[in-house]
Amino acid sequence: MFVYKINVLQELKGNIRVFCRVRPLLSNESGAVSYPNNGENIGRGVELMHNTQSYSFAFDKVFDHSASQEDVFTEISQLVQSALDGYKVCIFAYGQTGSGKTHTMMGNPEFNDQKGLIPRSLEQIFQTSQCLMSQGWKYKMQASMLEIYNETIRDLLATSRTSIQDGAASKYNIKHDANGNTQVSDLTIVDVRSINEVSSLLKRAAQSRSVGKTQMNEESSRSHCVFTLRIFGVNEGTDQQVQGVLNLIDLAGSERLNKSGATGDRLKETQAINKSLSCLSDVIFSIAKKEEHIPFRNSKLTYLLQVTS
Ligand SMILES: Nc1ncnc2c1ncn2[C@@H]1O[C@H](COP(=O)(O)OP(=O)(O)OP(=O)(O)O)[C@@H](O)[C@H]1O
Repeated sequence: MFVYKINVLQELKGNIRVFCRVRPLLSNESGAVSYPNNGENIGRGVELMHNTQSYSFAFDKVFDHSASQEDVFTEISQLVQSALDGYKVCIFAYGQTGSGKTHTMMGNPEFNDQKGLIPRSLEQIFQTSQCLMSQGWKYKMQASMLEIYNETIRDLLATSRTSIQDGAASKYNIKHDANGNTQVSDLTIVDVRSINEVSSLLKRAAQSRSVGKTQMNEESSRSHCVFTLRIFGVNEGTDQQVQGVLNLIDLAGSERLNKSGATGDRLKETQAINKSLSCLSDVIFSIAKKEEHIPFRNSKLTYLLQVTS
């Protein structure tokens, strides 16, 4: 999982952070994972055994297989708060198909302990914005949700089936306006005023995702799914204004081409995924190295997430 954000306080910890979540083994899997219990990598290291060889990795934090959805959310909840304070926050789930990206990002919103980062983040945003009303703050929230499949955008909140089908070629152009806001032409933007409205929105998106899957003979793991919440805040007492963005992204599975053995359409899909994931890594490295030119334009995903202000 990558976390990218801009915030003075958080800059002390680093603008980009990488966490690793290890999911429990499924019944048909075997493997040996251990965690260092001494030295500097306690809480941030993971060791894998493969063919009698041991491989060590270190991250900003490691969540072991027993970590709950709440444990993971607790770690990122400050970042969610930053979006309410007017910052642009991006959280990505990255990993192979079946590694637990959708479980971590969405989970099962119907059950309290299984809710993922998206429903938990929204709950926190609504609760905190209610509390801030007593200090004169009024917020307007707008949500959108889209999929990027083979470099083509699909609107997951479109209400009619036709618009989902038609969503391929000419629609959904990405533009950045002079104020640094990103717009996607024809994309459904929904004003959300309560957590109940958000819940039905998430259900609608899940349904569109599965309709799209059947129509295009595609699995969810072959597309990037981007949930965006734009937050506009005004303080009537002090005239302060904030505009924050929270992007929560479930990336396409990161299988290697030679491992997946793909041919035909699957090969094309895998190549598109690999290209866009490598464009994303180029952007993240350029930002980390504070380079002057950040290659946002090289893929739909990075262009969509471009920070222009
Ligand atoms: N931390 C976890 N605890 C328990 N079960 C988990 C955990 N993470 C994932 N799983 C289970 O593992 C399976 C695969 O997870 P998931 O669908 O989230 O993977 P994914 O990376 O999103 O895959 P895809 O790329 O195909 O979308 C699911 O059955 C999910 O419920």
